[in-house]
Amino acid sequence: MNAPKPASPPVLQLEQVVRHRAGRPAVRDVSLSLEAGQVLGLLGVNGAGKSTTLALIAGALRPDSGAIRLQGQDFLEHPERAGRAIGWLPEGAPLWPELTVREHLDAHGRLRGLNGTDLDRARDATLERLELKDLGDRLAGVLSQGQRQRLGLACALLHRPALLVLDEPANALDPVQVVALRGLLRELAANGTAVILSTHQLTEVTAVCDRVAILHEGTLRYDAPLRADGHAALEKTFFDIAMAGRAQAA
Ligand SMILES: Nc1ncnc2c1ncn2[C@@H]1O[C@H](COP(=O)(O)OP(=O)(O)OP(=O)(O)O)[C@@H](O)[C@H]1O
Repeated sequence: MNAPKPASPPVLQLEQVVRHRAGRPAVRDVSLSLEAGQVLGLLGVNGAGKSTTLALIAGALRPDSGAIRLQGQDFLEHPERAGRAIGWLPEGAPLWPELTVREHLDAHGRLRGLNGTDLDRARDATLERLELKDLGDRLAGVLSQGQRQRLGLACALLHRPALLVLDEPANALDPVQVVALRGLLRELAANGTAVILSTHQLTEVTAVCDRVAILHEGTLRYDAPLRADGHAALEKTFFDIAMAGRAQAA
């Protein structure tokens, strides 16, 4: 008789994560977990702690307390593994203006352990998938905002990470590219990639996410599957949380 296979750990687990910024709590006691193939939309008003949470997950900031596990391992102790398993698109898609599009992908690939024909294949497939092939030799410094955003996305997903961490991925994209991005995220999720995306666009969440988390004043106020009644229900939940905070402050 075959022994039952041990269940794999979640792709991402946050346990009671706390992080202060400028002496104030930006993220307080946040716990959540994400399985392979799930797409989680992270919502919250300005300053709620979304970007800080994503930077903690991506390993760019260290938590003051609590644990962050990637595929079951605390990645503070495994920074090289975290880099290979995570793709991160930070807010505003920071790029090197003096490098071309192709050079960006090569640099990101090498930093994540790709080289030789593996890197060539990954780079060419990503240029094609993100419709950047014709821009391969162009300097990042002269790209349009939407092209910059697409290059940032390409750098994040080039090495096929298990977890994709995206801060406002649809920023500056035209409506055609927004639809293409939705298709890309659904395709990645269907192939087992876990995705966490922060956005102010509730329509993006209802279009691509299967779960929603809402942060408010650094705490996680809501974490649930997207309901069948979609947009209207999400809008009500979001405003209830945002306005309750304002009523208390008034
Ligand atoms: N570099 C920083 N130094 C000091 N405080 C910061 C820094 N970045 C963010 N904060 C503070 O941390 C808190 C959370 O900010 P964060 O950027 O994570 O929120 P957010 O939900 O991403 O906001 P937005 O929707 O406006 O991008 C805010 O109070 C913010 O002022």
